[in-house]
Amino acid sequence: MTIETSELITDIGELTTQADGEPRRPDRAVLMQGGRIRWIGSAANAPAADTRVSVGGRAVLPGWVDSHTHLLFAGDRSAEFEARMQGQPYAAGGIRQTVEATRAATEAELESNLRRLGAEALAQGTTFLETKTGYGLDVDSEARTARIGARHADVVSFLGAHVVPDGIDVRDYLDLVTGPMLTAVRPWVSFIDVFCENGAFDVEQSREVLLAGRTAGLGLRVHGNQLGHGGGIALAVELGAASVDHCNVVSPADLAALAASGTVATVLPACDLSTRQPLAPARRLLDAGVTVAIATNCNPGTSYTTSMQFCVATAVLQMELTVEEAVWAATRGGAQALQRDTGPDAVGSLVVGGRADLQVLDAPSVAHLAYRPGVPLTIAVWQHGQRMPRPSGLPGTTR
Ligand SMILES: N=CN[C@@H](CCC(=O)O)C(=O)O
Ligand SMILES: [Zn+2]
Repeated sequence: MTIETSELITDIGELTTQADGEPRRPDRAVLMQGGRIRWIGSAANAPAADTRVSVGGRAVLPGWVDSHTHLLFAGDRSAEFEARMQGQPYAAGGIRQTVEATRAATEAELESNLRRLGAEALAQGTTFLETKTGYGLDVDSEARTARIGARHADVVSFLGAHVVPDGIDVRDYLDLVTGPMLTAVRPWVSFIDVFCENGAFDVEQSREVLLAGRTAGLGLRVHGNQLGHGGGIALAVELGAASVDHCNVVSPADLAALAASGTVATVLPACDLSTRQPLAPARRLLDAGVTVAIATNCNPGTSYTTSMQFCVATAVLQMELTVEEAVWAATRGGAQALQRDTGPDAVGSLVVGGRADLQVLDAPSVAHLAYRPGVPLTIAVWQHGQRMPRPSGLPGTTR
């Protein structure tokens, strides 16, 4: 539902628009109507509006664009996490445990989990969300999760090529993914994704999956170079993928190829911490001229967080990004990774005529996102120009 009456957000202490070349500015106001931004300017010159909301000198910025999550799952892998914290390495095999739980779950359970995590993300400022299939891994289960995903996420990616499930040979599984499974999910997905890594799919297998997706009219994304030099970055660049995600292990050749391409490198700081991997070299990527996005990779195995703020803070504190670089990567960078940063439905920036997706921080500046790590700073969110209610709290809580 869009709001037809006009609403002015005023007394903005610091406005980050992410419009090309626009710096953070003090004393701003933003007028919204019909789900879109109608005017941005000095608070002193603000036009009349049906309603006015003073944010009392706080910082306002675009809502986060979380371009990489896996929210279509059931079950819990906290035991695997605890084992990792006792020194066990991460291996792709844990995915099969979630596959078993996801197949056994009802549609209502899967949908309720997705809604719960989506609401958690929204309350923390995420106004645009990608999610993936990849825990069904048979035709009906992948189609079911794709369908549920399309009801609640903004973008759904098909990740049938996550791992080869038990009980099927890899050749037969590839035929399924690139044939009946792709056909079954096609109405609900806009990208195809593949886990190109030792223990998952090699480069040739990944290429076959991506090319089948392209033939079906899907955009391409790749999980690449997370655990080793699996060739995912080179393949993503070769095929003109929208993004290659993880990028922990980056060779000089990968760096040069990425820098010369239009492929976004998406780093996943919470995943790196939760798997005790060396952090992705985001600083090196940026210095080489690569476009970098930041996402949560929220999933039950390697990164069970919906907090983009945590990822931004980690990118600043541990990956050596500046605050502005990290905030850009988590807004416009994410939009670019999803090929949604231009045109009338662009997200990740605040521009006149564009979508009114924004968040207010309980802080005077975006610097506080990293300066106050661990403190949830988002206190209000507008999505499509509509103010989002705060979550109601624990199940059973009444107000
Ligand atoms: N790396 C591949 N897939 C997920 C992990 C999924 C899992 O372990 O359940 C990821 O992006 O980290
Ligand atoms: Zn992932």
